[in-house]
Amino acid sequence: MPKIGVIADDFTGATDIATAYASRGYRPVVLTDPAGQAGAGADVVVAALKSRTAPVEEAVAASVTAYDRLRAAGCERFVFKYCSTFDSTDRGNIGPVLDALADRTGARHVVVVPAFPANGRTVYLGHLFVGDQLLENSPMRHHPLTPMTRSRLAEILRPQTRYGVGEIHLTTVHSGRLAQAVADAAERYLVLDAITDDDLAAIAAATADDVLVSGGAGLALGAPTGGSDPAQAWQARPGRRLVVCGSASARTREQIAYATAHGHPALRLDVAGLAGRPGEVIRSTMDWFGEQDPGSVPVIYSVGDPGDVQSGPETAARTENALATIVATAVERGVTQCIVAGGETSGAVVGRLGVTALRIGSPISPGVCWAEGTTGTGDRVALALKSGNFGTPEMFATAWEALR
Ligand SMILES: Nc1ncnc2c1ncn2[C@@H]1O[C@H](COP(=O)(O)OP(=O)(O)O)[C@@H](O)[C@H]1O
Ligand SMILES: O=C(O)[C@@H](O)C(=O)COP(=O)(O)O
Repeated sequence: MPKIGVIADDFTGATDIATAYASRGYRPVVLTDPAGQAGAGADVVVAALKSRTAPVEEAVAASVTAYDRLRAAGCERFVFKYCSTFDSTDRGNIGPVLDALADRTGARHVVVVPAFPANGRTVYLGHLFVGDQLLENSPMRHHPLTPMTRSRLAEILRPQTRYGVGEIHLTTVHSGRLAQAVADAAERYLVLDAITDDDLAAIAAATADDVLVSGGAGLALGAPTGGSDPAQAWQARPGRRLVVCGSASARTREQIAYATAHGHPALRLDVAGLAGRPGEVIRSTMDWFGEQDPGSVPVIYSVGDPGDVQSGPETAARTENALATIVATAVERGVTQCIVAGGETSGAVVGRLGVTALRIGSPISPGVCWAEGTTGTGDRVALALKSGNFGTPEMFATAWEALR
């Protein structure tokens, strides 16, 4: 089977698609250092980028560099992994990165498949649904960086790309002649309907020879089985546990509320205070952490309810930086197992820890798994990088069981 290279536009997305490949019997590795070398022994190499909300030129350059490295490492088929809720703005970055990768690979057609039915993301008649809501009516409407106010994927993608965008609807996906429909299409990008895992399998079969496909982790869930043992190959180091949330999503807020109601010590980061006195805010947060029972699972979060989201161009970056510093300091003080909620937040945390590669471990829930990395100072740490929208409400209390 040809080695697969995945270019993931954020870190939670990288572990999301890696755990999907692992569940299908592949041996994935996630590379988190853009300058690092591709992992030996893996049949799926996932390059985790922090390009989803980066300036367009930076996102394109990082994606093309990642593609070139994956190719040099022997990858022959490529997946551009973006969010199952198509997180982007009119400028990008999905369209510009797709354009660059499609040009680089020479792909005549590239399918666009964000559907992930196990997490409620389905595409019907070209419209993306989140559960029973159109994307534009879902909580993604209020995302701090990529508010999604439309639902028809072709309409969202068109302003972002130089190429044509068409749709292939469910009747054709079910018809047994999907590959032909893709080959015959006039447009370069084709939004495909998919509402079940069987639809994803039909799409995977029809695109098996395509050099480039794009979408969410559902692309991997439909892949033919790989034949490797999915058992976790590493043991988590004992030590303190911590949950850090930089996500403002409805699901993360539900998880924080559940943890708080069930006796977890919880602290809301003073996001406003980070503007003028970041050192003081971080110090007092770490003092609070130090006061907690070492056997407890403290939760540090930046948004408890939607009103906590602060405007201002630097706020998001400042919050990511502060949470990254908090995790790095906590690891120095004995934390060995940590859940991080939020894709951008996860990118900042992993970067600050100096972790360059992640080994995939036990699954926690659809799209979320444990992964192990080694920090810049040589400490092994177990991380669950959780998409803001994923995981069960009780996950901050129960995810640790999957580590045993
Ligand atoms: N209180 C806040 N005000 C403004 N921005 C915030 C606040 N808390 C977190 N953020 C920022 O919002 C963004 C959330 O994105 P991300 O971490 O990717 O979460 P998600 O997975 O839900 O998209 C991050 O850049 C984070 O720093
Ligand atoms: O496809 C998905 O929904 C996730 O893998 C994803 O991309 C996560 O993004 P965040 O919600 O920003 O963490």
